Amino acid sequence: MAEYMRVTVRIRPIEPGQTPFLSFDNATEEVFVATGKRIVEGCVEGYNGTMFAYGQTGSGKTHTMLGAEPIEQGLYHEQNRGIIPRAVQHLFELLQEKKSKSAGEFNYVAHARFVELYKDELHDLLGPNNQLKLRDYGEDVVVTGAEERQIDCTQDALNILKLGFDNRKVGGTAMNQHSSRSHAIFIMNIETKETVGNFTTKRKSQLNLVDLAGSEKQQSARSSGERFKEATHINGSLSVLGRVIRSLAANPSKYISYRDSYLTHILRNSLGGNSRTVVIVNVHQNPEYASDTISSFAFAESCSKITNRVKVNEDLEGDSLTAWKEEVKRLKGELIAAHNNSKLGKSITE
Ligand SMILES: Nc1ncnc2c1ncn2[C@@H]1O[C@H](COP(=O)(O)OP(=O)(O)OP(=O)(O)O)[C@@H](O)[C@H]1O
Repeated sequence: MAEYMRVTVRIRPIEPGQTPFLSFDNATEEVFVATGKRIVEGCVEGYNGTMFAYGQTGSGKTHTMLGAEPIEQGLYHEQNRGIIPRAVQHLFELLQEKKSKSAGEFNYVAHARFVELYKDELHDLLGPNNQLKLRDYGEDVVVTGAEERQIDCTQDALNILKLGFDNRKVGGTAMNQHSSRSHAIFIMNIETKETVGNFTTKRKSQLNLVDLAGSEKQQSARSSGERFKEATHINGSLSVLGRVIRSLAANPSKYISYRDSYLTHILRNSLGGNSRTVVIVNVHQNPEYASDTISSFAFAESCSKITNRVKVNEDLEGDSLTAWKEEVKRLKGELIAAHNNSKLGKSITE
């Protein structure tokens, strides 16, 4: 099924506390309800999902994805939570609800990995390995070498997020005291198994929750030394992302060079592939950054033209396939009988 990538724009107030467009306390909840909820609901039904925040440095990506600072506020205080903690909470609520309402037996297992792309290298945010690799398995791209943790409930996920965000590279620039110096990617793999009578359905999905580092102009961020080197890598990977997005928007059937950066390689399925994807474009309200805002809007426009090829990742186990086939045959029989009895007289072929 072809499905457009969805785009939402969030405007940061000039100074935190000013609320000219929306109540900023409610904005994260509004963004989540408008975009993220559907992605998470899809994951429970076996659809891959991705949410990522894009925008210039200091525009509010981490505020949107993680929540208010400090980390404890953003994760553990419901009102201040960002998209990522809201998504994991909603996910576990849905899984629990499905378990309690299932007409048969419903079980799930979820695992998480949390990695960052720092200066063009993939680092594990949950373990010591700084030499992670990407492997292609068909259309899926898997990060190998990263610690994988089982998560049983929202609290487990929040603790893992806390550990990862504590380990993430952050540094001060003239534009942002706590500027992210890496792209952070929280990856959850969800597997469900439901048995009702003779039918067993297994589903699996991947949920990618991404807080990108922001594009940075040296003259505004006044970065030098290590900060400047980091900014060069950040800008480089974001420019590959922009190129991939523009290519997909212009002509998706042409060869797309995902492998030009780890960032686009790891997100390959999310960009034009088998995933429901939402992009939250953060912009600064300050007129000083008008040219960055215009280029972020151009990025948003290209994203909105991209269609992904979304499909449910489902397996019918053992006898289930035979049982489903018999069920389809029986229903077709009923349909034919119903039509034959109706006055329309239309014929149906098996
Ligand atoms: N919607 C908002 N309401 C109130 N404060 C905000 C909002 N968005 C961002 N801020 C504040 O602005 C500052 C910069 O935000 P944040 O760190 O999220 O930006 P960023 O886009 O992630 O930057 P970078 O790319 O440098 O990491 C933070 O102090 C944050 O708390």
